[in-house]
Amino acid sequence: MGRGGKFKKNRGGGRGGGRGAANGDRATHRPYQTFPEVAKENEKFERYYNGMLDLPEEEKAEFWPALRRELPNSFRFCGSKGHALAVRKLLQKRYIPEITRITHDGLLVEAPKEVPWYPDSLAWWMTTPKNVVRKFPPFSAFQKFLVSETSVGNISRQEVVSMIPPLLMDLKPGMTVLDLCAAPGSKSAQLLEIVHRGEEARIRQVVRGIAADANGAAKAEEEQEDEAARLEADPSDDGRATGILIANDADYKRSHMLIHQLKRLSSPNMIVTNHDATMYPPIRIPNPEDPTKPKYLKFDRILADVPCSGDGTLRKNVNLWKDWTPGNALGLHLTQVRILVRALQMLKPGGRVVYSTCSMNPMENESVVAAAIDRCGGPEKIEIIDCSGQLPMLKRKPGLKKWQIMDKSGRVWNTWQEVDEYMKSGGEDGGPAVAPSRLVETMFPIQEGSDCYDLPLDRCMRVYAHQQDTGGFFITALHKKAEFKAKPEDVKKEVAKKPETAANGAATSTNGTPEAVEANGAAAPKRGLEEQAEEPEVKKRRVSQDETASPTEDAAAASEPEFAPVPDTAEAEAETKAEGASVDTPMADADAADTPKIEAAATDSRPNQPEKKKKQQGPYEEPFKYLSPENPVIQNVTEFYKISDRFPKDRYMVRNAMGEPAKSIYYTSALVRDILTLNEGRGVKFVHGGVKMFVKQDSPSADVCRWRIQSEGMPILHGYVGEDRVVVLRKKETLKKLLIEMFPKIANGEWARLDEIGERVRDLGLGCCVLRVEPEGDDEFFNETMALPLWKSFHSLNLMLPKEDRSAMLLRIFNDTTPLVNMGIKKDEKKEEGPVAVADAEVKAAESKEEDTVMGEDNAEVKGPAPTEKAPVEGEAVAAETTAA
Ligand SMILES: C[S@@+](CC[C@H](N)C(=O)[O-])C[C@H]1O[C@@H](n2cnc3c(N)ncnc32)[C@H](O)[C@@H]1O
Repeated sequence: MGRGGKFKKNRGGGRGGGRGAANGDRATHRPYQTFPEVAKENEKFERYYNGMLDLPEEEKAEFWPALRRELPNSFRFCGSKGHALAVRKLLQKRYIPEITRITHDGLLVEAPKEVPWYPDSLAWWMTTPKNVVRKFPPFSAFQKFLVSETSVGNISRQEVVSMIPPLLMDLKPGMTVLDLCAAPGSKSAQLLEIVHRGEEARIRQVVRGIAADANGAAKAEEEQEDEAARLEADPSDDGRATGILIANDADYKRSHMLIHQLKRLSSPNMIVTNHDATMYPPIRIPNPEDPTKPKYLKFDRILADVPCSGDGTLRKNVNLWKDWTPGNALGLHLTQVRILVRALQMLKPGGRVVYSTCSMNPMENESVVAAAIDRCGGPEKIEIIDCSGQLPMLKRKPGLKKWQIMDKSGRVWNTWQEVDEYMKSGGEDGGPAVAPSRLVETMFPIQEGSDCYDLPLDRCMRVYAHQQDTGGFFITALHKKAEFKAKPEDVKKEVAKKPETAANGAATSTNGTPEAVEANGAAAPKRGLEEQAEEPEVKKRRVSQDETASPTEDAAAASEPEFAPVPDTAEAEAETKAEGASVDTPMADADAADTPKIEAAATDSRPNQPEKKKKQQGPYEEPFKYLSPENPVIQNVTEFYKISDRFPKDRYMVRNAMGEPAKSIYYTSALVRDILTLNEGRGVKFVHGGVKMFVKQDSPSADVCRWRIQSEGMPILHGYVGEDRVVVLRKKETLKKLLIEMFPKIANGEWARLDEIGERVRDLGLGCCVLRVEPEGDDEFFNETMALPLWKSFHSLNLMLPKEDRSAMLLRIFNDTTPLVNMGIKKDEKKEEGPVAVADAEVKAAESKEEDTVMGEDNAEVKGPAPTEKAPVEGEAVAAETTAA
């Protein structure tokens, strides 16, 4: 997209859907418009959609200009609701008043607005283009805020339509949820937030109860409006969330993007896997009724946000104007059906699958839904949910009940019979007909006579660009009424051919259209439709990029090669051999529906499947080994931090084959533990699980616990830590000092500089403790309680936070960009360390988080002391974490 058009005047089109006028915008606002280098036209695309989308003429006149306009900037406040609301308040109170004063060429800039249908006003958008916000100096404070909060995971730059699917899942705390095609992870993040909804309040209630029991005081109940915040919403684990999210992606590299995005939410209830969703393996879980019989996880909710041609993202990916061909979607249909069928198989009866794409093409949307329902037993078993009552403010269109299919050559077909007859009748010049490449029957509307003929496909949701100035999107929610046995895939639709056509390869190759030659290879004999349908369904597949990716992710995704996962039959076979089919086949009644091994044979009709086990994609993953509560390290941390008995001791885990704590100790929920343990060696590719809770470092004396609490584990653990290891901070200025100063001195009376916490710190034993921030007063930007790890050495103190967190907190609470200062080095060496340039040990620790998962984290060397607090100066060891590299 061109930068040159920074502030050029809008040349027509207006803002689609009348959003501006409806919201009472001032007429003085300039609708920004940048000017593309790519011509925003494509004959086939325009012909196909003009002919098919059921839009009245006046809407068509809005639809096309909207697709050619630049997309508004949008973002979502994320994390726990309380925290997200606190960060939102900053936007409203600090930045919007500034933005509304910005003018350019005498015109006022349009301030961000809330997305009307997003709950709790946590999603926002603005029409000012990203490059203007980035470059125009009056936006610089707002831009810093966006960058800083995005870097610490409080803001997700997500396209608004991409926020819809998780909101239609009706997900509740305690549920099991699977996101089958999850990278880069913005929808998974939304799901994970719901898995944890209300948890903070529930735990607070339980922890207060524990304290009240200890003091003999009365238990105070918090009033809770949000049902999820009441203990009854998820009571079985003392208020801790018991639900689980499994986020999966078939692409190894992208599964690591996913980890990066989701790790920021510090959830012990999440696992990341790396599988082809069409063959997602059954996940074993405990079977309390009969522990000798295997039991497999069925999900309450599944999101299938499948790979698609992505033509709804034209406004962002302008190259699609030149790259769009009907072939983009043709190659995806079968994979999309397979993913949706697999999702429905793994769902509990009564559960819900949400299927979504950022494509407008019915062959990726309604036809996929209909084909999957047909394969899964029809409307008796699967119902399309009427979501018209949900998100009432969201403008949408009903799903199509009739559509056409455009083949690679641009020819449009109404029914499968038309294709069939064409093949029977021969080519237009009287010669043999050339089969339209890759067309399969399930792409077309289901014909009369089938149970699925009259499915209420109008219950599917289509969102178009002009309706509320967004990208295009398709969403459908499906309800599983009962178990079913899926029909095998039937892609071998025989098309009657003239005998000479089928046999006479040489003749057809000379008579083929250019498109047919391209499809089949110039020298190769032409093949019938049957064979073409059987060829690997997508050799080259566009992975639709999610509009939510961060700039780096955008870049990575944009440069990525086309992606074509191969159903991993061999893997399933290997697993069968390893475990014995009889053992591993889920419950008798769950039959083929639950077993990708069987399913693989049924669906994968492609020739030349490799016999040998496919080489595992991606590097070796370290195993997940749980520690016994009797492990001396677990006993040591429990004793040192006086961790309450109410905090479970049987969920600590390390990532090395020895199963011994070497560098880091992770914590997971009970269900995550059971899954990681029971599925070890079964070929399930787990690539991430657990929150880093303790990190080993050198300690100043033998009495001091060498395991400090890691910042991401702090929110989970702090409520259970004994008061001996807690320092309470109430004053804003004290926190500011601790954020700006790294390693402030406390020896020789210097503790007194630390104001209200000085004496407490002086008397505190060495090692790690919890800094509990309980703001006093009514400062609107300093009112959130938090818990941060603090390390006390002989001579100094240090907040153990990554640099981004320190800087983001300084900006958020104090609107301050003061560079950090390292107080731990000699006076004449002391220098200011810009918030972005600090290379201290805890920063490295934070950065090493990424490498840990990839490298096998416990193999990393542990060295001390940390490079920044120079040992000769301080004579004490601190923050000894080194990078895993
Ligand atoms: C539309 S993107 C998903 C966006 C994601 N849900 C989000 O909100 O951030 C589709 C994803 O599916 C993945 N994918 C493609 N084929 C797949 C398959 N057969 N199984 C699982 N994932 C697949 C791609 O790697 C890509 O990350």
